[in-house]
Amino acid sequence: MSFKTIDDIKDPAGKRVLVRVDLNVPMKDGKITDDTRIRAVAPTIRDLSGLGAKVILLAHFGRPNGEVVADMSLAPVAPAVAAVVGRPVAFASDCIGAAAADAVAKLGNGDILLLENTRFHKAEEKNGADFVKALAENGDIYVNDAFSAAHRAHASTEGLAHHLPAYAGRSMQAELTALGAALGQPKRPVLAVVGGAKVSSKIDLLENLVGKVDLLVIGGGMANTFLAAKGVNVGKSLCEHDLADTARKIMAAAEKAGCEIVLPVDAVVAREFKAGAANETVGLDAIPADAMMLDVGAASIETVKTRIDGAATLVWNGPLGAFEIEPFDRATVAAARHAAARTKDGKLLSVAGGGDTVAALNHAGAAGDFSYVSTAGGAFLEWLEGKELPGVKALGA
Ligand SMILES: Nc1ncnc2c1ncn2[C@@H]1O[C@H](COP(=O)(O)OP(=O)(O)O)[C@@H](O)[C@H]1O
Ligand SMILES: O=C(OP(=O)(O)O)[C@H](O)COP(=O)(O)O
Repeated sequence: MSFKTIDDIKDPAGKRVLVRVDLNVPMKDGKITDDTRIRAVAPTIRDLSGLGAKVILLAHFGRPNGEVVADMSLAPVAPAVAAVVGRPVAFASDCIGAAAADAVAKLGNGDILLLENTRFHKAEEKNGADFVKALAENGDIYVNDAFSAAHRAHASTEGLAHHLPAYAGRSMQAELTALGAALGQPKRPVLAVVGGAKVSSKIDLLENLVGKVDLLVIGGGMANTFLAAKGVNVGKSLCEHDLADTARKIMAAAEKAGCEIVLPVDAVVAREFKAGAANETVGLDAIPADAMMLDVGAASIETVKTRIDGAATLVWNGPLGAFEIEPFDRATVAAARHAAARTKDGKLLSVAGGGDTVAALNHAGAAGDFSYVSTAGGAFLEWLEGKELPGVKALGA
């Protein structure tokens, strides 16, 4: 796929450039805990600002479902972007309408403005034509630098590309090039590790993924849905019981494709979701009805390590447990360090991605030793499946 990049923009000085970035960063108590995604888009912001463009950032945060949700405001993210970029970043309380137009009108050449969460409007996820037009009113040019949101055909990730001259940002370009280089022709066996919490939005893509990889290790919240589908009593664990049929369909597809699915054999359970909560490791037949599985257990960790030892290529999205809260970070940290060590020894090509997965690798001190770390989780997995990502396709020249 060929597309124009920001080097192709003619006379950018003074132009209003709407830049779609992914600022969906991990946050705790209003503080950003991992700024990888901000650092990833900084080159695009700096370059456009340096060329004298008026840089207007569009982004989503969380899943507010079209409502204005105070703790999903991007307001606290503006100073974090300013700190990384090294230039002031103004903020507007809406991404369309008077608030946005007034803030855009105040911009001088090279200035940077962040608009409020696009998902505060229902029409963003519906890619509504009127909403796309309302966004486009504030721009002369559109740049998409959000590879990690490119699997969404939303107004700010896809629709705008059809209304304004569209270009790929530096991070979008770099991600596609790096993933192609690392995984274009992966050395087998290929091991995929999938965990995390976004079960309903990621489970469907596992059906195709099992046709592409040799082995699929499932952990984290994702594993609970599979275990429940196999009849395990998962207590109060994060689990989408209504996706049991989907899980069974994926297990059948994997068997047909010759892809082995490896599920946890034990779990660390607790009754509270907080640091230092009383916890114990139990077998799958002993999960208390009032407890949650918050990490995979010691025996499962050993299995994951052994599977990593047997792989030539590792692709990983989604932590194996609730790694933000100790001690439920053990499996994720152990697997990350093990994969990093194998990579350092030249025995493994390792690619990991996802907002929280990157934060987990940083927490484990392992990110630097992975072959490649992508900002993208779901988008990376869809790219791996061979799917055309709507946000990338719309940039096609
Ligand atoms: N067993 C579990 N129970 C509850 N939450 C979990 C569990 N395992 C992982 N998680 C949560 O999954 C989240 C990350 O999932 P996800 O958003 O899918 O990953 P990514 O952002 O890397 O794509 C983390 O916040 C982590 O706490
Ligand atoms: O965090 C993101 O994806 P990820 O959890 O797959 O890494 C992106 O910002 C997309 O968010 P979404 O899955 O709510 O569309």
